[in-house]
Amino acid sequence: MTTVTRTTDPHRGAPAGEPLLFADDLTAGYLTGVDILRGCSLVLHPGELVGIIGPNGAGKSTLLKALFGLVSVRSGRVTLAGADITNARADDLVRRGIGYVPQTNNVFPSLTIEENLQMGLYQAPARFAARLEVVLGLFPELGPRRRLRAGSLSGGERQMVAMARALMMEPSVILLDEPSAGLSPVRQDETFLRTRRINKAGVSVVIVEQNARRCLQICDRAYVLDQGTNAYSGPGRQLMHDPKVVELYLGTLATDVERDSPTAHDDTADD
Ligand SMILES: Nc1ncnc2c1ncn2[C@@H]1O[C@H](COP(=O)(O)OP(=O)(O)OP(=O)(O)O)[C@@H](O)[C@H]1O
Repeated sequence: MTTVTRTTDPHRGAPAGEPLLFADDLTAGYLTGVDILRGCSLVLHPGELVGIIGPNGAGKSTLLKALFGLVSVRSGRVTLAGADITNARADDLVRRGIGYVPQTNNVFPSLTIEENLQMGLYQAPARFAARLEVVLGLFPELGPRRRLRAGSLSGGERQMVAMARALMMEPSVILLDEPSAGLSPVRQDETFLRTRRINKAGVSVVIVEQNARRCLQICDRAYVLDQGTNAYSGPGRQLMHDPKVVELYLGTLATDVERDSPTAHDDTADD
């Protein structure tokens, strides 16, 4: 078994060079005097798929919101390609190339799929036709259904629309908050495969997941958060087999992966 040393070094196992996105030692929270993130760091390099896992309440979604300016960063810094974007407004971040897909309420239910996708490109409507073609290439299931109202779709389909909308602006980075939440196992698998497909299309991805097992299978590297701080980090498959990580955060899941999943060691299993 590979042993992963407990570390707070966010660069551990990361490629060389300047990160695309860098969250450096963030403190952040919702209520005055209550810090949810307590010195939390993350790096995302171009082309990477990076996962964030950890127990309930660890601050995973809060970290994503801090990256997207939705929760106020009290100390520390977020940079995108070296430029400081700490506490920048969401519309500015979208313009700079960051897409964010919240866990819930992530579509306009009264609008059609196509109108939802238009909303994703409201800052650059002239590019709609070209981007629609690209995005429907990634989500071919949506094409024939584009005139349906998003509110009439299943949870998995709505998740697809939410991802597609975030991709309309051609982001370099997409932040996904628990995209598999509430979906059946089959739909969850589809969501993970779709995430890989988006990443392979050239979009760098940060994904927060409750389904730690599947997340570690698909990501290049992952961060285990605990109580608002970095507990472990490293390549996904190393973390999956680290005895400490298994004991503290994955329970018996790592052995379940070995037993249950024929794709556990197949990097190309999604396409
Ligand atoms: N809008 C909010 N206002 C105040 N506290 C919040 C808010 N959202 C989250 N919290 C608190 O922040 C802490 C971390 O929540 P967060 O959702 O980031 O955790 P998580 O790791 O994503 O957990 P889960 O996997 O259960 O979603 C929790 O104690 C939660 O109660």
